[in-house]
Amino acid sequence: MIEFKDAAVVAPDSGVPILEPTSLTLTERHISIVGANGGGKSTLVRLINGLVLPSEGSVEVEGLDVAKHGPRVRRMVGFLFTDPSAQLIMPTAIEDVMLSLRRTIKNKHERTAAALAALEEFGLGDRADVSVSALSGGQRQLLAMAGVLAVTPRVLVADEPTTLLDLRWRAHIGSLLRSLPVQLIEVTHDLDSAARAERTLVIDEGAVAFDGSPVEAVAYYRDLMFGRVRRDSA
Ligand SMILES: Nc1ncnc2c1ncn2[C@@H]1O[C@H](COP(=O)(O)OP(=O)(O)OP(=O)(O)O)[C@@H](O)[C@H]1O
Repeated sequence: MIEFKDAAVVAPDSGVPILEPTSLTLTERHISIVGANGGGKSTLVRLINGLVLPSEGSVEVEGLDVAKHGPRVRRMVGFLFTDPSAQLIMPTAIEDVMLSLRRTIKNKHERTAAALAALEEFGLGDRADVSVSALSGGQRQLLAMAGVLAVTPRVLVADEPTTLLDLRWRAHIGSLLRSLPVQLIEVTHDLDSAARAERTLVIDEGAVAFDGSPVEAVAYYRDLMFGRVRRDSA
């Protein structure tokens, strides 16, 4: 369970509010988050693993305050960035997955075998020894997923995880993410994907503007966006 208790964020330099005080209890297995660019979606999900800390209030994962127990929370919460380059740090694909597995599999042969299996699952079996910088954008996104999922997190926060993927991999990864035994919190601009969740949050201007069923949330979001376009062009 993830709990936001009046969690607010202000910009560190200017003090400008980025996220209004927000209280949420997130228990559903798949929650999608949609909203306009710059609305505060990434800020909200980054609070879940302490990449951003609340300026006020708190966020708890399984009863642990993220601000006080960052490393323990991060072992439970996998995070997928929109830009996979932000999380790929080793020279080759297999080394990157092996780095993820360093705590869970101590034996090097077993770790290598597990890393190769993870790469195979994401279609990268023949890219194991290729330099990460030589992979395509989509391959890098798949590699980041292989690394994060290899350690079987309890919660997976995915910030636009399929943006760089082609149609085939987008469908495959979408259904894979939904089938995993993890709580999935997915930020997405793909409204079909958003609609497959159990619950959807619409984030707008630094606040939760709608929280409810995906069908109603997507309809609310469309109205919000098209109403705004009409207002802006009037
Ligand atoms: N560290 C920071 N300092 C100042 N402003 C920030 C900081 N982090 C985020 N912001 C601002 O807060 C707002 C919300 O950003 P955020 O990345 O959370 O939005 P988003 O909904 O994820 O957007 P997008 O859909 O474009 O990725 C933006 O206007 C952004 O510029």
